Amino acid sequence: MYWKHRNAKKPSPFTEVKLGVWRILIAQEPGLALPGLNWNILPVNASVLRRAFSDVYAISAPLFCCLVLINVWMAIETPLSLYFSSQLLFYIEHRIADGTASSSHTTGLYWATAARIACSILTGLARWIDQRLTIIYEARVKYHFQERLLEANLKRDLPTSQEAKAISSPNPSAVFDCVQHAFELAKSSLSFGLQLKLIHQVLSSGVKNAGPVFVALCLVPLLVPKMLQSRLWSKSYIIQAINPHYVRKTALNKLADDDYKQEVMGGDLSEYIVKEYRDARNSLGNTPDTSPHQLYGLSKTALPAMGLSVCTDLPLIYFAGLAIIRPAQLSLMHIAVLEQTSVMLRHTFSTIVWMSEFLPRQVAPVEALYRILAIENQVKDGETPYPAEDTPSEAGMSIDVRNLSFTYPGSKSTRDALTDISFSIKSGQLVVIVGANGSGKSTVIKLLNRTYDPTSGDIIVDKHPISSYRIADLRRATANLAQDHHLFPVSIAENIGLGHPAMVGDSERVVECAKLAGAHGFVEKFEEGYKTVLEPDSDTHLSFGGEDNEDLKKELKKIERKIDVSGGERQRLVASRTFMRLISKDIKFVTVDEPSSALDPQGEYDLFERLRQARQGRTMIFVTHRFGHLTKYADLIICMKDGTVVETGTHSDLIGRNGEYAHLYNVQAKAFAAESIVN
Ligand SMILES: Nc1ncnc2c1ncn2[C@@H]1O[C@H](COP(=O)(O)OP(=O)(O)OP(=O)(O)O)[C@@H](O)[C@H]1O
Repeated sequence: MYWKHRNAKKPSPFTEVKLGVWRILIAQEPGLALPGLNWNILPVNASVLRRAFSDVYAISAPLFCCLVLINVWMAIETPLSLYFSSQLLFYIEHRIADGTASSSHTTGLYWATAARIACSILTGLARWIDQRLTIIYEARVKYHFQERLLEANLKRDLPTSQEAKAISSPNPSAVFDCVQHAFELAKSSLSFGLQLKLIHQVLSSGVKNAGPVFVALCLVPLLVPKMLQSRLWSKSYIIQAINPHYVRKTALNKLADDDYKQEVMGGDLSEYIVKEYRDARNSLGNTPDTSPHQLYGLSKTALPAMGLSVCTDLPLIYFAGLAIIRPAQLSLMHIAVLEQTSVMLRHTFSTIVWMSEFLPRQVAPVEALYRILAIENQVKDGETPYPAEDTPSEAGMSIDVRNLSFTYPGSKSTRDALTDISFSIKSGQLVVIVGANGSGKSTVIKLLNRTYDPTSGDIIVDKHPISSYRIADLRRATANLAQDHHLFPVSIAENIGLGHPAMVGDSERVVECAKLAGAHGFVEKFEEGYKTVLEPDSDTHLSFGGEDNEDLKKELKKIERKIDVSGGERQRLVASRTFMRLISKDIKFVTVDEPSSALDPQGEYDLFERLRQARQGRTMIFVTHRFGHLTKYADLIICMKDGTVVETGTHSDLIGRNGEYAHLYNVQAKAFAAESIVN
């Protein structure tokens, strides 16, 4: 059941372990591996830790100083309390021995009692402050990094964003967690040192040279299991279920899920599934599927467990020995204090070990966060403002595309998305791009909007390469209505108004734009009208225990109830935002990429008509599959096929040429003709 296997031929970066139904691949991490022992101390990236500290300090120096003071107090508090306890016990013991009320030890007893109580009061106060301060400070640091991440994410272009997402998902709480963890480690280490000093002091007042032996005996039960026992959680690993019977059993079990209900019930598969499940279970026999963490720590014999139990008693056994050999040097005070100290010492030491093992893992997400914040955009910004000094004063952009080729980053396709395409669009032209699915229409729009940079070739906008302009200026001069439309989790009014952020609060304009896109009718019917939030970002949770409470469940449903709209209505709302954007006089270029797939024919006709009318001299490109009135109005039709431009011209030119465009047009015309015959 348990065996380890190392690849002898080629050094592998993993150690493979097979346990029960599992295969575990454990990464061999850098760090100080103590030979023959299971204690691998990972290195900490000190520069990241330093940066985290300096960022947390910069967010609030007073809170940082308070945190330092509290931690210093917490570190001193344990040994100090133990010290006052020892004093208290010392005076109690002597008063009992004196047996009179007027003992000379009375004053000392009062002082020691007062000091012990003061210590406890201060500790309670420090804990109370610490809890409140941590909540406030933690939130401030988290909000700071959330904001930096938001800014960085918003500025990031699409290809960089996709790549960043693949690297890791940054945790804005990581920085504070890491700093707090480092504080804990420093606090425990200081406390540990002071406790050792106390033990030395207490013991040297009684048994000579007993201090180091006693400390060693306290630490043995902590160090031995640490070094001998195998623990999986402290390692980096992959766990994979490899037992075929277990894998089949799990798959068959899943077939009871709602997702498969229709097929399972429709196909009368229940009996077959239960029989197969039983077979898989029988074949599995006694092979355990217990947590691999549990299996990994299992020892083959009972000896280590028995030895460890005895180790825990070592300090007590040592006292028994001392009591036999040097009974005169020991007092009850010594025994009581050392018993208490040994418990605290063990606790502090195990905290140090745990914290130092875990610190590198706390620093790693901080490193990832800083890396994500520092990622530079792949689409490089230009320096020329747009419009430039020599940009013509016309209302529309002129665009020249020369020998453009493009492959999507990471694409596995053997064909380029675009291959050597060229065309020219004059200022103010209405252009329609047509072509079959996957012919590259949307890709052209993405390159003209600088969502991506071409692999080769040039795009010239108003006499200059598109890459030479400032991206923010180009975006300000462009309006896009895309096919993969999204509504924001804010009110409908804001959703529309954000087309032109400077006028987001102008409700008259918002309603006007909603009317233009045909959205006003259904928005009016909502209880809250334009204030309705369609996709609220609700952070509501039901507790584990609440799962059984019907009232809570009903309330949750009420809270989470969403107002939804149809696909077509959604498209109308997004189109309203574009109309709002068209109000801006800065807009010189409009792209409309199939925004009407869910619209009814009348809705589509109206949308295209109104967009055309809102053009007012701007250059406008439509991507569409529908060969309606739009292509007839077009100044230029670009017909694409398999990533190339096969034809360009006006509707009558292209029909006359009887090529790809005429073919696509006739297919649609025939379908409509057939439909009307059937009808
Ligand atoms: N993000 C992407 N990553 C990799 N390949 C992509 C990506 N987006 C599109 N492609 C590929 O690029 C080619 C052109 O796609 P594009 O979306 O431009 O076609 P289209 O003409 O707009 O198609 P449709 O009419 O279906 O919208 C296709 O082969 C497509 O599979």
